[in-house]
Amino acid sequence: MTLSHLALAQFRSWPRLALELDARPVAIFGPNGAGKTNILEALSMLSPGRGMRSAAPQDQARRGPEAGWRIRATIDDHAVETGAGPGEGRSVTIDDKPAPQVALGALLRLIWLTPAMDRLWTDAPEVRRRFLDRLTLSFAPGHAEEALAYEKAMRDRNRLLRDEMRDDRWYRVLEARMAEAGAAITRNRQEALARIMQAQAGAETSFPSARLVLLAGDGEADDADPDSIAARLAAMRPRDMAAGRTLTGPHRADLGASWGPQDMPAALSSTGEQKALLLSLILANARALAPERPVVLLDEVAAHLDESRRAALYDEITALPAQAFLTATGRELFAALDGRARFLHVEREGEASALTDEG
Ligand SMILES: Nc1ncnc2c1ncn2[C@@H]1O[C@H](COP(=O)(O)OP(=O)(O)OP(=O)(O)O)[C@@H](O)[C@H]1O
Repeated sequence: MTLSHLALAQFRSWPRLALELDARPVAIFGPNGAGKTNILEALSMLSPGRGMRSAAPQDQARRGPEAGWRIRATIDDHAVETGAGPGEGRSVTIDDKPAPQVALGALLRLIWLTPAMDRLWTDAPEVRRRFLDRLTLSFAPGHAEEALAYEKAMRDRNRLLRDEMRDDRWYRVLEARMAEAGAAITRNRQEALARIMQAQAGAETSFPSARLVLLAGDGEADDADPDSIAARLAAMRPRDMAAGRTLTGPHRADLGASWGPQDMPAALSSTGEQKALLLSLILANARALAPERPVVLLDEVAAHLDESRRAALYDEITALPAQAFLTATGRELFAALDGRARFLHVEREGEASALTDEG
């Protein structure tokens, strides 16, 4: 998969931007608020969902009289377009035909690391679950569809629970749907974690390797067998009815990580170690996806690393069969990438971002 062209119109601080891309890492630098992260966010919209800022489409439109935004990209020989008009949800076209958002997952494998993820290991399980599903989606583009199917069946079952319905048939239909989608979700997640750990083990890297585990979040073993999931859901009906919602299942799962000879839990590690661990996962994810040439977005990663770690990161980035985009406030943070990357200088001109391509 190759992303060869990116164009933005009225996206956040960018009235317009057009970039022809090649295989080199892209190093984007400029002062705070210049619009660097907005470029990465635009790239993240080339995948299903709300992108790396989890933003509502209306907030992504450039403030001003023209309220709609648009992103165009060429991925291999496909023309991809996505955007939202005023008051509208996001739409996607692929080769000028309307397409569901989930179709983007199969066209381009995207992974990202943002400063908001610095607290990932100490944040709520929900935040880690979203991260886990992002990783999983990069390996299994169908994961988004399974998640939607699961959520829909669960919403319907929750309605039955709240209405205190005792009609067995409806429960059985919905629980069978949840069990099937839920088993697929768990399998996809387990496989993604296994592939990432495998990629960590096989690599020469200066970043720590993490032991990753999928946790059920409710003390129960994580289950990938539809029959036993359906049986558990049936047995849980009285408890779920009292709570008014489904209490167990993959929608409550969590991601555990530990590392080093003492098997140190990520949440107990230092800030720098937590960042290095995350970076290690993202790099392993990218290596595991090598045949697909993923796009890797690293927002403000350089600033948090000491010089030797930064040099190691750049060596790994340039060796990856991936298209990488990095941001930093100063060009000096990219000094070790001289001659190995393309440099884009972003500045603010009044209310709009502007770019100088330094080659
Ligand atoms: N919808 C919008 N319309 C216009 N401008 C916007 C919109 N949303 C955000 N911005 C502006 O974009 C700027 C932030 O851009 P971005 O996050 O890309 O900055 P950055 O260069 O990454 O900065 P930093 O180094 O501080 O992270 C802010 O000035 C913000 O006001």
